[in-house]
This record gives sequence, C-alpha cells and structure tokens, in this order.
Amino acid sequence: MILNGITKKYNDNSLAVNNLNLEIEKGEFLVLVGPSGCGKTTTLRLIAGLEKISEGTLVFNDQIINELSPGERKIGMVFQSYALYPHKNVYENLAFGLRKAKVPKDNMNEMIQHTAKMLGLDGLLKRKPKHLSGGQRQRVALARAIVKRPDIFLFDEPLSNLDASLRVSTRKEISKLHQQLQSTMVYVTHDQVEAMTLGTRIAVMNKGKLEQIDTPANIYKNPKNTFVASFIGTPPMNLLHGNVGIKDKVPFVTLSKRCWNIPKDKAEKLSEYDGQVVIVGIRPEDLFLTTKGNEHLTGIIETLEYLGSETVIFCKTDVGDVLIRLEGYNHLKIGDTVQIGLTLEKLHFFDSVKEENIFN
Ligand SMILES: Nc1ncnc2c1ncn2[C@@H]1O[C@H](COP(=O)(O)OP(=O)(O)OP(=O)(O)O)[C@@H](O)[C@H]1O
Repeated sequence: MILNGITKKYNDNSLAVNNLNLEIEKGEFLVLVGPSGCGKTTTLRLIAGLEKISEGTLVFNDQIINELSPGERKIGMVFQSYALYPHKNVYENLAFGLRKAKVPKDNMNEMIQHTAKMLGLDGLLKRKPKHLSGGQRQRVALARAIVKRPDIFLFDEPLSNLDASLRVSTRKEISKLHQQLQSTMVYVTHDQVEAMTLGTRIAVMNKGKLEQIDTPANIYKNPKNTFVASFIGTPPMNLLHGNVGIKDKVPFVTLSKRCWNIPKDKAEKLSEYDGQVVIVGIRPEDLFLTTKGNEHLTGIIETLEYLGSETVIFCKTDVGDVLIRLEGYNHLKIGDTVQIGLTLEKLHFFDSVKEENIFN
C-alpha cells in the first residue's frame, strides 16, 4: 500500500495529517508512534476508509482506492475498545461480518472454528462478551478481524485496556499471528516495548508529519533528529549543549568544564562546526560512574529508581539534568555527588539550529 502525499483537514481546517508519504510493504508489521494528537489514528482511519482523504492518493495493488468504501477495502480493524456486539455470543460476533459478505454457511462455520482455535477461543463460542475477561474479549476482537481474512490489518492501541501481564501475552499472540498469517499489519501504539518488539519498521510521526521510518534498531541507533532521539527509548536520550573547537587540527567537544577529542570516525564532519554549539546526545545506558579525575561530568543525584535489573539515576549537572541507567542494584543515595563518564564512541551529535543528526 502506498500513501502518496496524504493530507487530512478536518472541518475546522486543522491539518491532522500533513502530506504523508509512506510505503507499507506487503507482509510487514509497521508500527506508528508519536505523541498524542500527531495523527496516528487519523492515518489508520484514512487507510480504512472511515475518513475521507482531503488530498493525496492511497494506492493498493496498483489502484487508487480513495473512493472505495470501508467494506470494499478488505481491511480488518482492531480497536482499543473491543467494539463487540454485547447481545451476540462470540460465534455470532465472528459470524456477523461473514454473513454481511455473504459467505456460504459451511465455509463460514469452518472459518470461525479455525480462527477460534487459532486464538484459543474454541471453548468460548457460546459466551456473550460480558461473560468474558478483558483479555478474552480482545482475543475475540482479534478473531473478528482475522476471520474475514483481510489483506491488511489495522490495530489502534489494541492492548491499552489490558493489565500488564495480559498485555505481554497478547502482544506475543499478535506477533505469532503475524508470523502465521504473513499479513500486512499497521499498528498504532504509545507503548515503546510494543513498538520495538512487534515492528518490522517503526514510523515516528509528529504534528501530522512523518519524522522517520526505519527498523527499530536503526531508529534507536541513528535517530534522524532530536525529536526522534528523545521520543524513542525509555528513559529517553540525554540531549546536552556542547561546544566544538579545534586544536592542532583535531576537533574536540567541551561539555561542562571538560573537553575531549571527537572519535576519529566523526572528526572530519564535526570540524565543520568549529566554534559552534552542537547538541550532544547520549543514551542513559552509555553513561557510567567513574572516579574523580576520569569524569566527563559531575552530578548530584536527585532521584533513584531501582527497577530490579537496573537502576535509573536522575542527576543534576552544570550542563543540565542527566539520566543514567546502571545495571542491577547499587548503594548510591539521593544527594550523593557522582563522577560521570560518557562512552565517547556512542555519542550522537545534532545541529543545534535544525536539530537534525549531523551524521544522518
Ligand atoms: N473528527 C475530528 N474533527 C476535528 N479534529 C479531529 C477529529 N479527529 C481528530 N482530530 C484532530 O486531529 C489531530 C490528530 O488526531 P488523531 O486522533 O489522529 O491523533 P493520535 O496521534 O491518534 O492521538 P492519540 O495518541 O491521542 O490517540 C488532533 O489534533 C485531533 O484533535
């Protein structure tokens, strides 16, 4: 499916989606992420045909499908609210769309039984939604989308009403379904873990526009700009202002009172920033505690969050607040002064005006 300059203006003329260009590959699991209101749900609704496209073309199998009704698009949608028919039992909920599509009765029965089995619902077909748990209801919603064998699945935060452990198990189920069905899936979420684990690619949106689209690993390793850098990753990347200088033809960065030479692979490009301010990005796991004299920064601990396998430390430094992620437990406490080291080869550099990654 290709989104060619897709724009959506609502009646008040606000641009919910602004010239979106996106190619969704057959069989891929594309995750849409971005802050609240950036246009994720609108994008799904435009693909589904539930909203009219204001400008641009939506192309599927070499045909422009802007004017096709939702029913003509062979798309299955799963929402955050399960949207099941409360008075129909599970079987009837699954049968509804098939009846509408005039699927013969024998085929329909076989399709329902097969899908119910796939999702572990075969013992629950006679139950009404109110007699199901939240997780079971969401599985019915998934089954209802799957049973029609759509070409594309659209998911709008399907797990956000589930508790933490059900989210994990249902997430695995969706991943398994994707492998089994090999269908194209487009999935909206606020959850970083879902985005990183489910997506073959992640599309990061901001204010109706696409900021970056790439594999989860590439987005994490090479964010295109400071927006993506701070949006992907929890806790987020630290972004600090540093100064670039050159001494004896070797460029260096000054942060706080310390300066150090720029790693060789980045030296040439950063020389162009001689005398300028750059934004230095560093992920919390690429900072470490060190001894006095070997530090790049000195900080005072403001908060400590012990999470079992790791501890996240919030420090105040003279170049701003810094987050550090340390493995396991340690004996630090609030108010301690710590010497902080940076893994220099893991630094990211952004232009301080355009906020774009200097190396992308
Ligand atoms: N029916 C509507 N009429 C007018 N404006 C709308 C309508 N639906 C959405 N919007 C606006 O369009 C923009 C994008 O909304 P959308 O729901 O697509 O964002 P989202 O990224 O899915 O947000 P969230 O993560 O909060 O669900 C928002 O500014 C929203 O207020």
